[in-house]
Order: sequence, then C-alpha cells, then structure tokens
Amino acid sequence: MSATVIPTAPGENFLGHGHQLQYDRLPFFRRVAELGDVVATRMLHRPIYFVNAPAAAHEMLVEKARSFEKSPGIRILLHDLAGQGLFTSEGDLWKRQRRLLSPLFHPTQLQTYVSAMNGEALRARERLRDGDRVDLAAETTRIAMSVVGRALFDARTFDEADELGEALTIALGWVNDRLATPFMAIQLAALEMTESLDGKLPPFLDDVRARVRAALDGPVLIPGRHDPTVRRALEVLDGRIHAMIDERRAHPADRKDLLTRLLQARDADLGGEGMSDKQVRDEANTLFIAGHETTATALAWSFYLLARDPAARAKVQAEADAFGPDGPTSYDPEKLAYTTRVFKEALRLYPPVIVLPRRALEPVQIGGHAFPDRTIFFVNVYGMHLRRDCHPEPDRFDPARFTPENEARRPKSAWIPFGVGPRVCIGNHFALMEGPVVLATLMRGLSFEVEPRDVEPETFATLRPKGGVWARVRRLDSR
Ligand code: HEM
Repeated sequence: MSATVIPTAPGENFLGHGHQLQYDRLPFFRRVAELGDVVATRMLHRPIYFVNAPAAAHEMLVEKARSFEKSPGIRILLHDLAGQGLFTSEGDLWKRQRRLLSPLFHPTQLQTYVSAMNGEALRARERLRDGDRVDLAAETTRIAMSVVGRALFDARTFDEADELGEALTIALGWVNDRLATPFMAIQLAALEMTESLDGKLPPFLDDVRARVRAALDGPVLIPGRHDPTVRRALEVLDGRIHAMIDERRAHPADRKDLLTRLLQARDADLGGEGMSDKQVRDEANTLFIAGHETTATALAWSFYLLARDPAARAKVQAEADAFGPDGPTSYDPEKLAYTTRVFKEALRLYPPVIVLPRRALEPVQIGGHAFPDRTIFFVNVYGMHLRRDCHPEPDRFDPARFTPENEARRPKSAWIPFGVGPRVCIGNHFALMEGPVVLATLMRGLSFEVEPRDVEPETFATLRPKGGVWARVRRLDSR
C-alpha cells in the first residue's frame, strides 16, 4: 500500500459493513463518497474498496481496464437470468459477442429505431384517458419494454408487458436482496479457493476442481434460488424469449433484428458454427432486460423532476409542441436539446445503475494506492454523482449542467450513468435517443399532474422510485 492511508468507513461490526450495504445502501454510498477518493469497507472478512472520484474511476475503467474484470458476484447473481450474456461475460466470449452486437447500435441503425420509440409512446398516448390515475413508472416500463421488443426483436406487440414486468420485478428483487449478504461473501471465498488451486492439483483432482469452479459460477451457496415464485418468474421470461426464437427459426425472413443476427451468426471465431441456443437465450435475455428496465426508470424520474420544476417543464413542453401532432417521428438532437439535458440530469440524480463492481486480475495501483490481485472494488456512481466537488449543489435539479460548454468543463468520468471504457453500456446512444423521444411524444399529447409527494429512490437492481410516480392524466387533444 502507498504511504497515504486509505480511510475506512465507520460503523462496521463483526459482519463488516454488510448491514449498511444491504439495508442503508443509498445513504451509505453517499457518506462513503464524502470520506475520500478511495475508501475501505468490509464484507465479513473481505475488503471492498469504494472508488468515489472521477480520476480514480477513469483510471480503473478506462486506463487500466485490462487489469480488471467485473466482480464475479454479478455473474453469480445474474447466472439464471442472464447467463453468459454480454453484461456478465468476460474475455474472448465477451469480445466476440460485443463485436457481433455492435452493428445493432451503430448510429445509422439507431435512426431506424425512432419509429419504435415514437410509435410505442403514441400507443400509450392512445391508451390513456383524460382523468386516469397512473403510475408513470409502470407506464414507462410498458413503453420501454415494447420499444426494445420492437426495435431489437422485431416483435409486433408486447401486450403481456405487465406480466413480464412483474416477473422481472420478482427476479431482479431476488438479485437485489442477495447483493450484499454474508452468503455472497462466502460463495466468493469458495470460488477464489478453487481458482487458487488451478494447476496445483493432480490431473484427476483438477477435473473435479474445474467442475466445482464451474458450479460456483451459479448461486449455489445463496439461499432462495429454488423458491417457486422466483422459478416461475424465470419461466415466464424465458417463455417469451423462446417464443420469439422459435418464431424467428420458423420464418427466417430477411430481417436485421437482434435475434436474426444471433441465429445467423457464423462468426469466424465460432468456427463457422452457429451460436448455441443457450448463448442466444442469454444474449436475448440480457438485451431485453438491460434494454428497458434502466430507461424506464430514468423516464419515470424525469417526469417526477419536471413536475417539481415548472420552468423546466415549460421548456420541455415548448420543444414537444414544436413537433407535429405525433411528436418526434425522426431524431434531430437539436430539436430535443433541452429535453435531453433533463434526461441526463435525471440520470445524474438517480443513476439507474448505482455501482460498477470490479475485481483486479493482477496487482494494480489505483488513486496512488497499491492493491493485490483479486481485490474487489465498487465504483460508486451514485455517491460520485452527488459529491459536491464533482457537481456543485449536487441535490439541485439543474439541466443546465448538460449544456455543451458545461459538459466540456466537467472532469472526465464525473458523470457515468452508462459506465465508461470498454465495458460502457452498448445501448447508451439508444437510451439517450429513446428518453427524449418518448418524453416529447408523451408531452405533445398529454399532460401529467404528478401527485405532490416526495418520492424516495429505492435500490432495486436499478434505482427505482419507491411506490411509483403517480399522476393524473390530462389529454391535450384540443391543441
Ligand atoms: C438509461 C438507460 C441505461 C443505463 C443507465 C444503462 C447503464 C449501463 C451500465 C452502467 C452499464 C455498464 C456496467 C458496468 O460497467 O459494470 C451497462 C452495460 C450494458 N447495457 Fe446499459 N444502460 C441503459 C440502457 C441500455 C439499453 C437501452 C440497452 C440495450 C438496448 C443496454 C444494454 C446494455 C448491455 C448489453 C450492457 C453490457 C455491455 C458490455 O459489457 O459490453 N443498456 N448499461
């Protein structure tokens, strides 16, 4: 370690900081961010270092990205939901899949998704009646789920969106409740023990080690995996994805969507072979989940913030009103400049992904401190976005932080709702287009009178508004 001492977060007990990490997560993340650029916490016996400063985050996620992998905890908890999809895979598999999927997110391709974004918001507009009382978080989930369904899976309707949404809530709730439990620390210790025995055992035992090692990639030591409610939720999600895969196999038409791409992949790296059904399912599940949950949450927060700032709301309304009656049917960033700033500011105040967990693959220096191989780090996105030296008056909603001049002035990696570096969100431009297009389309035809109560963020797998964002719908048909 370096000469300067890394501060330790106060309040640990024999379980370390597990209790605070699990039950007091957001306040804890904020407190830790104020303690220093790198801060030590503990989960049972095991140190976890919080990275709270833009420079240190940049060093880890960009400059020294090769020295890190995602923390195996993520892989373990998402094993049944997302398997070896893009979010959870590593090494050559990750590289190959990222290369394969990148064309779907190319700027020219993104333009073709605008009709799905605008179209699904229009469908919601048609569905909603004047005077309806709605939860905007549920509404935006329906929209975002249908957008990703149409854009990436070429699925015409998502009428079962509510059922899928509920299933996902159960499955992600399971993940969330187990993130920072002692069982997780125990499973990580077991995993690392098998890793450390690699190459040190006689051949017949090494085979056993490899099998135990593979089994430990799933949540075998985490209680509740076989809970019937969780199993049922996973079946519902799998059922929808498999139905889409079967449909695509039955009609291998000239489509360019995600599933067709995955099913037709004959990458040189695949030895000219197709991708296994399991891999297709993992990628499809990953894109389906990652592609809507986060955007839906950010949209709900945008409505909440706008309801509390009439001046900002009027500016978004003015941009929406400048479009024809159907709202933005094509994407022109200039015409959505202010709405985009609002969406970005919502992502700062309520980043859907609050932490980026990493594990060192080798001894490494971060923020001037030396750390051994296998050290676990949490890049504290939430805490950093609310640190006053990174974002002055951090609790104030201020879309002007995202004018081009202010964006250019901000230190690198001080705003990282999509992560940064090689593992940056593959859907970041998709989301930054979808958020403003959906906001403007809805506000072109509807006004939402959000109920005047404080809504607290709740850490789920994403940072959801606790209890939802309830509003009364007013139709603006007369405009
Ligand atoms: C506001 C919306 C979104 C937010 C805040 C968000 C956030 C993130 C973050 C923080 C990561 C990186 C995690 C890490 O480094 O540990 C990530 C990765 C990823 N996101 Fe997003 N995301 C959003 C929208 C989307 C959309 C629309 C899609 C797809 C359509 C998507 C698909 C993915 C995938 C596949 C990865 C893994 C990429 C890789 O590791 O190569 N996300 N996202």
